[in-house]
Order: sequence, then structure tokens, then C-alpha cells
Amino acid sequence: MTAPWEEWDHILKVDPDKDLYGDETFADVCATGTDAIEIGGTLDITTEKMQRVIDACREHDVPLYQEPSNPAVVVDDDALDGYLIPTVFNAGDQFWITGAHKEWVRIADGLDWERTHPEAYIVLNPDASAAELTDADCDLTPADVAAYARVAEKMFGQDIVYVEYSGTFGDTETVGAAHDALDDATLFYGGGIHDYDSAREMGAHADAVVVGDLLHDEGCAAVRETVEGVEDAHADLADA
Ligand SMILES: CC(C)=CCC/C(C)=C/CC/C(C)=C/CC/C(C)=C/COP(=O)(O)OP(=O)(O)O
Ligand SMILES: O=P(O)(O)OC[C@@H](O)CO
Ligand SMILES: [Mg+2]
Repeated sequence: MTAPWEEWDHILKVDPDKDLYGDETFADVCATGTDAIEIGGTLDITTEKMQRVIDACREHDVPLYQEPSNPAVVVDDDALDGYLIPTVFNAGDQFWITGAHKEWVRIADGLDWERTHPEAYIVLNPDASAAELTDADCDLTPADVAAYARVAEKMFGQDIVYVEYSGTFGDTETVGAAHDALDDATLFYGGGIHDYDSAREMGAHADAVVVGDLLHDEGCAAVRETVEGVEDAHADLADA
């Protein structure tokens, strides 16, 4: 069976702690042409803020996923297509590799495993909140990142590997090395995608490109350009 993310080119990450741009609404957000919405951020997330975004998106037909940054912010809601649960492969603090997950499973009143999917993060921007929080080792060569990606797929059975440069545009050689290291797993790339050209450039190295801050800082028209950029990159690869 094909997993939904295998069909995605573009993912929009909505930070529940941030406002939308100008007077834009979630109807506008859901009409950007993105393939899926991921709701998540590292700092100042609460279940109330999560729920507000879920409620605003529930009537629209874009696939909706929660990406919780800790067990306390998980929301049980049928409007969600699923839960994408990070595990940070290069974390310095073990809590973010399996510790949080153990606590979640211990305290949860039963989990819906059918809708629960892990993401193998490799966090590479040392200035991002996610890197600081997890004490990630970001001093990695393309070969190191490729090896983490391969370990994630081959030894830990991960279907999604996520190269995360949150807040800054990443190194295409590093992202390409991670992509080349994978056989079947899907490579997500996120960080600093801000226009058509940056989406097209990184789209050539990743299966799906994640756009975050741009939605809140520049709005839906700018996001729509990034959808076109990554779709054009993938059309070029299909023609090659
Ligand atoms: C077991 C459960 C339910 C959760 C654990 C989840 C883990 C391991 C999280 C660690 C990494 C993390 C914080 C992921 C959240 C997704 C993410 C990277 C969001 C983007 O973060 P930033 O852009 O750095 O944050 P801000 O925009 O809030 O500054
Ligand atoms: O906010 P940006 O830099 O677009 O990053 C997207 C996403 O990878 C963050 O988790
Ligand atoms: Mg962010």
C-alpha cells in the first residue's frame, strides 16, 4: 500500500503559536495547493493553540497532520488524518530520541497506531529552537547525514527521513546525499524555502519540501509560488 506522503511534493507547516499573514484565513491556507498541512512548532505550543488550527482546517479537504513537539500537546481529534512523530537521530539528549516517546506511550490512554507515523529527523541548523532544545550535533558532513539517513531506513525501519534546517536554507549537497542514501523511504526537506527559485532548487534534491515561516511572514501567495517551484522541479526529474 502506498503511504500518503509518498504522493506529496509540498507540505505546509503551520505554527499554532504564530498568526497568519494580514487578514488571511485558514480557507486561504487550505487553497494554496499544498499537499498536506502539518501543525507544529517547537516553542510555546499548547493543546488550545493546536485545537484552534485543527478546528479552522477541519471543513477543508487538505490532509491534516499533527506534529507534536512533546507528548503534552497531542490532540485527539477525528479531523486529523494522522500524527507525525519526530525522533531526532542526531540529538545529544536521549529524551528526544526515545525518552519522550516512552513517556507518551506510558501515560497515553491507548494510541491509534494506524494513524501514528514516525519521522526520522536530522536537525542541521544549530540556531533553530529545535536544535537548541534537543542539543543536536549539527556539525555533520554530507557523508554523516547520508549515513544517518541510511541507518534510519535500514536499521530503524523509518519510512520518512526529515532533513531539518528550520529557519535557514540548507546545503543542497547534504540534502542530495541523504536522498541518494535512501532506497524507499521518503525524504522531507524543511528550512528557509522562501520563493519559487528556492523551492525549485531544493525540490530537485528532496521528495517533499516543507514550508513553514513563509506562511506567517509573507502569506499564501508566496506559499503558492513554492508549490509551483517544487512541482516544476519534480516534473523536470520525471522528464529526465
Ligand atoms: C513523543 C512525542 C509525542 C513527541 C516528541 C517529539 C520530539 C522528539 C521532538 C523533538 C524535535 C522537535 C521539537 C520537533 C518539532 C517540529 C519542529 C522541528 C518544528 C520547527 O521548529 P522551529 O522552527 O525550530 O521552532 P520555532 O518556530 O517554534 O522556533
Ligand atoms: O520555517 P521554515 O524555515 O520554512 O522551516 C520549515 C520546517 O522545516 C520547520 O520545521
Ligand atoms: Mg519555525
